[in-house]
Amino acid sequence: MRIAYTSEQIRAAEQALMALLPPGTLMQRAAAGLAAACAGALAGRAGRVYGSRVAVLAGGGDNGGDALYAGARLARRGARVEAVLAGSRAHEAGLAALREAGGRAAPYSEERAREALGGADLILDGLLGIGGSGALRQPYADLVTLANQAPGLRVAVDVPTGVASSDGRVEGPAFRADATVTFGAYKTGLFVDPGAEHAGEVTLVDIGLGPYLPDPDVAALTAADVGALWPRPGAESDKYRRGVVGIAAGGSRFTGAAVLAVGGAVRSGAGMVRYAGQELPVSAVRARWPEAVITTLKPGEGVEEVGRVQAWVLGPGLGTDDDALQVARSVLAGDEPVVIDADGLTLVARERSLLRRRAPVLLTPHAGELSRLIGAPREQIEARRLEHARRAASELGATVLLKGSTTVIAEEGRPARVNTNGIPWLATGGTGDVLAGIAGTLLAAGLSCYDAASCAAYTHALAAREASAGAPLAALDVAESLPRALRALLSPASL
Ligand SMILES: NC(=O)C1=CN([C@@H]2O[C@H](COP(=O)(O)OP(=O)(O)OC[C@H]3O[C@@H](n4cnc5c(N)ncnc54)[C@H](O)[C@@H]3O)[C@@H](O)[C@H]2O)[C@@H](O)CC1
Ligand SMILES: [K+]
Repeated sequence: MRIAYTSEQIRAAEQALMALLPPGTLMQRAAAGLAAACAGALAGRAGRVYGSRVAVLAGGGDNGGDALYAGARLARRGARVEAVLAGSRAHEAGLAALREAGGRAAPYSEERAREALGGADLILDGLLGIGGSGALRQPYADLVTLANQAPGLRVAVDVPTGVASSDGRVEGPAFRADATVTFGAYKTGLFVDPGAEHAGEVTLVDIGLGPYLPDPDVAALTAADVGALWPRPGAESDKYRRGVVGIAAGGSRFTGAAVLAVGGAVRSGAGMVRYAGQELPVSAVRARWPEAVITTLKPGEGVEEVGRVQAWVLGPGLGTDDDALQVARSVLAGDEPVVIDADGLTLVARERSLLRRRAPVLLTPHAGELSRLIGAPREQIEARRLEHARRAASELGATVLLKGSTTVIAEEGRPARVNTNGIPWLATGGTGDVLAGIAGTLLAAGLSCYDAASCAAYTHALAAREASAGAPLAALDVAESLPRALRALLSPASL
């Protein structure tokens, strides 16, 4: 499990540790790790450290100190280091170390910045770290914009400048890093978009904070975590014990959604899938998934006559008319856990009382659907994903999986989980239906909404990677790639 913290949590831990150590120890640990990572990157890019050019962008705080000390270490190895000092003051000891090692430094001017950045093999962003807040002031904003246009490799120190380290918010220009070297612990803003997409590949440098850190703010499951949580059939298992998932999806307009949701459930290993829908989607499901046990619903009928299930998936392509509402009411009146997706979310947004039930509910909205559920503007949700997913979980009394380039899973009283292994090709019609099917299978097998949502998001993204291999994908490809993705997760030797 990769875990992350807010800046307040990190600061508290740093203070506790610093009190026990000689002054400056932590910064030296940070700078040593940073310089080693930069040397590795330079060796990879320019073939060597000696003679390569490094531009250090240094702010007035300790983030600038880290960058200047790391610059000094690189200068001692023969790099030509030029620092642009952006603050009204600079970290004095770091600046002295850089100069002593043969590096150069001068206050910001646009001309100087262009010169230093233009020829740099590597750009070190030490403008702001966990002390940054709000939109960047000048000259930080201009400097970040110039750096983003420069051809060198961009490495952020601790967090990319302009990204809020506690939640990944970005207001205005922000450094677009190829790599971020972060100290002591991951910061939440490195896991959650838009911050995550500014961070590039994140490396953690251990500075000894571990024992002083509290419970994490967010967590991201790894392949091993998902493999350990994934339900496996035992010798005694039969299809009922493995979990029967009911799918109430598809209508006369969207027959494909039913096929995709059933596909997600079948391919992720449901003991049995019961599909309930009207005639048109029934024939589509029957043609594609002979494994599904079908109940054809007449207009106005609910799911009361469908046999026993352990969990439901409600909503993909269901429509929002009276027939759909009747189906939703009948599913939610039962005692089984329910994944509510797509049109199901529109229906419960209209009739909130449907969410008043004892059994668990997992809501899987994208930002637009969440906007209808909690009445917050979509742009605000996209800018502050974590905050809104948490708010929705608390207001709606449900587990919320907010879809997006980083998927956020929120449940009251637990650290939010994030899934960071999605790929942009996943943003195509129908992939959400497959995700709902996977989550339904996991709920039916007995996982909690929290674990089912996190494992489904991870596996869905992994299957998308398998399906895409760098090319566009179709939603059904994701369902069809699930067995390959699961093979890798469930038998780690093949990873
Ligand atoms: N505290 C510690 O023990 C350690 C701290 N380290 C480094 O110290 C950093 C934190 O240092 P600081 O607390 O000095 O904070 P920063 O260096 O992140 O930034 C503080 C400065 O930025 C200014 N600022 C804030 N928001 C701004 C904005 N929007 N536009 C322009 N200027 C803005 C503030 O006025 C302040 O002068 C960490 O991110 C890390 O890089 C590391 O050396 C490891 C050890
Ligand atoms: K930075």
